[in-house]
Amino acid sequence: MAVATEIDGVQIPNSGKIPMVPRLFCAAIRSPLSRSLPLRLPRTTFLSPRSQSTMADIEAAKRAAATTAVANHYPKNAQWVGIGSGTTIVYVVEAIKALGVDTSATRYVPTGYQSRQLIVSAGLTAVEFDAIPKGTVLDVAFDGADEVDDELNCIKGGGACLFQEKLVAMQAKEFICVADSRKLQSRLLTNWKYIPVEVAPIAAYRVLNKLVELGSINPVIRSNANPKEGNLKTDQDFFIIDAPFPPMLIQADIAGGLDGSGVGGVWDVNRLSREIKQIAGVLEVGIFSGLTGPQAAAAGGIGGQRPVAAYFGMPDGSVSVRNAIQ
Ligand SMILES: O=C[C@H](O)[C@H](O)[C@H](O)COP(=O)(O)O
Repeated sequence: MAVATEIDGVQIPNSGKIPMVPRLFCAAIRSPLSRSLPLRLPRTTFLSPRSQSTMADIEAAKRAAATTAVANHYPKNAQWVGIGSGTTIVYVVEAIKALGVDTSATRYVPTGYQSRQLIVSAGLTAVEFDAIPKGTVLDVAFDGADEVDDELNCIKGGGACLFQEKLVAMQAKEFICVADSRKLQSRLLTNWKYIPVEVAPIAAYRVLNKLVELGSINPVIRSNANPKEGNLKTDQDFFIIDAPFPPMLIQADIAGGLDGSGVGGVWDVNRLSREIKQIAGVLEVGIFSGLTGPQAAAAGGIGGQRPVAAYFGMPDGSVSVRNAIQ
């Protein structure tokens, strides 16, 4: 599972200009109180003139990454395309439209409420995951991420979408990740501090206890921005638990002799993902790791949850790419 890092600027982590704040979530825009608000900006956010220009830089970086990713991976005569959730995916849809290709025969598979709205408002045809014909394999799935490591493992779910995102990624020939430079790290949980875990509400406290047993430091059930609205609910009407852990190890660390068995809460990415997933009450974990789509196909299956490529818009306007070795 080695990965070639094709980064021109290598390691340009969080520029320090803007903090990585815990976000709200895709489905929050359904709340009547949230409807008049800008998509996924916490209501209390105050933007100084300086931070406004920084926000503009970040949006430009997302757009640049999306444009390049779509140019390189949007298939000719695309039949089925997965569309993820979040703020960066908006630029992927914009880039698909800008290609000027005939999209009338293409079906776009959303990963939640926000994603479906995005597809429909762009004039594209949305087909829900449970309505795609049996045996259909998506040509490609595009999505954002909260953090991406050297081996292209990702953390997702910062906007409370992860379950449908994983289904869609795993139904695609290849998953392409699009992000800005803040997400580019060598290990997960470096700048982004917690793993989102989607849980059945009835099991939430049990899962919290189990996560502490695994070494999570003060996991919490995510609330809506307005505490009066209670716990945030996902598109599945489940809760999200945000579980902080120390930075996670990659395969190269394990091959180099480091211990990823959970001592002191230090885990190898794949192992922690499996441990969390098997807790009763967990629907899905926001770690995307393991096989890529082509690796899964070579093994006789469909879909992998790890991207084959990740595109990062950099502060200097360039786009850096990490490709997984197949
Ligand atoms: O829960 C949301 C999804 O996993 C997003 O893809 C992820 O949070 C990245 O979102 P954004 O593009 O807004 O940074």
